Amino acid sequence: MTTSSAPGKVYLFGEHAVVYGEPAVPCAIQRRARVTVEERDDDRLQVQANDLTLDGFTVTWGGETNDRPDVDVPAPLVEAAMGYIDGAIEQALDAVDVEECGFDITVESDIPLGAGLGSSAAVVVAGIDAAVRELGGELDAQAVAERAYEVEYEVQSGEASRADTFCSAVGGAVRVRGDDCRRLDDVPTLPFVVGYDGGTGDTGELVAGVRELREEYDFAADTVESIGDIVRKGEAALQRGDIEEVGRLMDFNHGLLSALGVSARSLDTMVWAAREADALGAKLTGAGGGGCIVALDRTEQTHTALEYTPGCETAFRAALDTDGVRVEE
Ligand SMILES: Nc1ncnc2c1ncn2[C@@H]1O[C@H](COP(=O)(O)OP(=O)(O)O)[C@@H](O)[C@H]1O
Ligand SMILES: C[C@@](O)(CCOP(=O)(O)O)CC(=O)O
Ligand SMILES: [Mg+2]
Repeated sequence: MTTSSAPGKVYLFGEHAVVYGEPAVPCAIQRRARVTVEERDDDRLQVQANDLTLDGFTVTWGGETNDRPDVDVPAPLVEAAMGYIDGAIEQALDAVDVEECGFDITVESDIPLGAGLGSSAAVVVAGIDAAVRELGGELDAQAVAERAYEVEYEVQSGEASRADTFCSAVGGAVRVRGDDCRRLDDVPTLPFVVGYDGGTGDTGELVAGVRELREEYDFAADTVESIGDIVRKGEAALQRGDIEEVGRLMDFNHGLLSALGVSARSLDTMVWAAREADALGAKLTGAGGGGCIVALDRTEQTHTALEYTPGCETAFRAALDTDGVRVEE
């Protein structure tokens, strides 16, 4: 039996635009998905996902039939989750050159799902790592990242960047542009506050929406490029340790994401609450449509303001996680 864990992330800058070759800077946060893998005697996968819904679900997959889960979970949710887990196992078998093998798999996570904190990437990264180790192999974090990207690419219907999966695999603050992925060293302390509306956005759908807008309107293509400019300025500010400028650029980034149609009333409301509480900056994180915003604030003001903001279900501080994927004893 092997357990690996991997962190979720917030985007300081650059989600969506990163899909079109602009740079992005995601940062791993101290909220993890843990995947436990145990080899079975047959070639089936039994998955227990305790935190996928309030009740969690258990499903046995593969072989002749796919069982229905033991609780009433919407079919698309189960299929998506099985897509990620199936993909992770397939990558692990390929990595160690084993043709078929069944596993009992347990997924536990304290990353809200579908909310822009990269729960999908964390589950896939931890899943690949655990399954490879269970079969006696070992991959370095970069190799896990590349294989996890293949899975996200497939499940998100051919539209994904390497940002989430690389960040979750290596940890820390990273910079991703196309297949050029690197860790950023010596970043200043980033006082993240996350606001969560309790909802979700469909990553695949939101990414497809931006693609359509970009094809139809020049302004949208220009907006994607402008996000790239903000990211480059943001990186320079980070390197100088100029957090005030980082915050200002996050505000601009949120405005441009709104123009691309991926914000939501709840996200805008939380962003404004953070701004009015004198946050250094605030923006939605991840695909958008619902889910989380990330703000920078050294004081408790934004945290407190978000807790009293209608539409914000929970707010929490999130510290940078310098660890990426790791095996859990
Ligand atoms: N705890 C979990 N157990 C099983 N599957 C999960 C879990 N967390 C996330 N997932 C999978 O990841 C999907 C959410 O991914 P996505 O829409 O990309 O949003 P995000 O990555 O921002 O959380 C879920 O619908 C599910 O398929
Ligand atoms: C919108 C996008 O840039 C980030 C999606 O992040 P998340 O799955 O919502 O955490 C898509 C991608 O990079 O694959
Ligand atoms: Mg995701």
